[in-house]
Amino acid sequence: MSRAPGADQFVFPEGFLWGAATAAHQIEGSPMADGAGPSIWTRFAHTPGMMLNGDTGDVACDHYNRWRDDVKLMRKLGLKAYRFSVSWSRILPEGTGRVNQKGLDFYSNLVDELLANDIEPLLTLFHWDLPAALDDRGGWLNREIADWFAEYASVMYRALDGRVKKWVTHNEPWVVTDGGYLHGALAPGHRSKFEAPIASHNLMRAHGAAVKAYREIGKHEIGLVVNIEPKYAASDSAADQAAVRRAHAYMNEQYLHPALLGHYPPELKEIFGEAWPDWPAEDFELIKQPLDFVGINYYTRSVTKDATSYPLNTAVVRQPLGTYTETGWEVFPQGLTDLLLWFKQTYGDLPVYITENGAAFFDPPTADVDPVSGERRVRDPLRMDYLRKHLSAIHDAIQAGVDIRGYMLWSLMDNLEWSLGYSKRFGMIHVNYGTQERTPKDSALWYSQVIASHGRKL
Ligand SMILES: OC[C@@H]1[C@@H](O)[C@H](O)[C@@H](O)c2nc(CNc3ccccc3)cn21
Repeated sequence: MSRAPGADQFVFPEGFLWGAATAAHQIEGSPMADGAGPSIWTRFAHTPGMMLNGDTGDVACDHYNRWRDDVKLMRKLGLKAYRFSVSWSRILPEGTGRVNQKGLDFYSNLVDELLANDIEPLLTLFHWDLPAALDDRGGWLNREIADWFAEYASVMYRALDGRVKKWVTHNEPWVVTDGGYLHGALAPGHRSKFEAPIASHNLMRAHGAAVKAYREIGKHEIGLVVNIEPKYAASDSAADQAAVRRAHAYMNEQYLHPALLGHYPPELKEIFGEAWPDWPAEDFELIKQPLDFVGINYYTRSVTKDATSYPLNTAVVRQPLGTYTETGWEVFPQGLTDLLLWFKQTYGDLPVYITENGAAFFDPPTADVDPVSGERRVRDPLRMDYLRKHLSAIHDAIQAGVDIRGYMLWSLMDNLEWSLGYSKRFGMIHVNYGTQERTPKDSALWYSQVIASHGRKL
């Protein structure tokens, strides 16, 4: 942390965008309301055994009905931006063709309410909830999905561009592929080393097709959001160094390289072997569309060693003196600075937003009530410490010359943590799932002051 004695601590660049993030399926509820079609997550959640405690997104945070009050809470906290996702199957219930106007109206009204409260919308087109109708047609395994996704994106561009000035194609193609097609822990629950590269590649083709469509329709900015994490060798052995190379290529370069450089890292052929196809050269012309920014989702690092595992032959080494979150992720803020410096060194000065950063620590199911004032309160010192340290790490990267434009805290509110259900709370706003009461946690009140002081009260 570098600052002159007595200088303002952590002064962030003018216009730095302070916000918070959510995703449609994790907060909205009412997945089939007003003519929406099912998504793969609606199906996955209603497939016995797929979700912890049998939790589903049928109600979630009931944001579909409570969105006005939620925007009021964002305003009260002084958020300058809000990153949310659109549920594709609300807009196109069959995934292509017929537009469901009521679905479009929901997001149009949300955007108008955000703008009326001086909150800038950042819209993610795809945050994992693929229309089930498209999964029935092969989903990310069908090369036609590039056209399906561009069609859906174009409907959104025509409806909202101008009110929405920052667009994201995909949230974390790595998780979609690794979770949904390789290991099967996430929807659609496939487990195939042959399908995973195909899904990955079609996700990136679809990304390129949507960006290309934006350049014909839109007038503002569009980018890609990736989850990346620094890989540190568990030892200086050649085997562990090679393991780091594989893990780094598989998570950190697999999507950024084709999107920004027009080719995959060579390690992927080594990792997937017979399961790695020879891709048509023209695919990379489609994928490598110029971007206005990249969103980086950062949570943790991995100390990595050589091991027997598929497909990487690596393992993550738990740090005996480390601090870990409820999701088993090590708290390692320095990794964010290291990662941002790597990004700049590898891909140049493309603007970056931290589009997700946060932590799940234990929070009670109901807020405390002050016996005197009757006010509700949720104390979350561990989360405040996590956030403070990561904002400091971002500031260090900015000081080192990385062009970081904003920070979207994950998450605005407690929500459905995918197949972990409601067991993990990432929100700075507590949600009582029994009553749907929202209570800003101490971290929200602190973040509100950080925003108001432009970082000085970090
Ligand atoms: O797990 C917390 C959030 C999740 O709620 C968001 O929807 C998603 O965008 C998100 N991505 C990560 C990054 N890492 C990750 C690693 C393995 C599995 C899932 C996510 C964390 N998170």
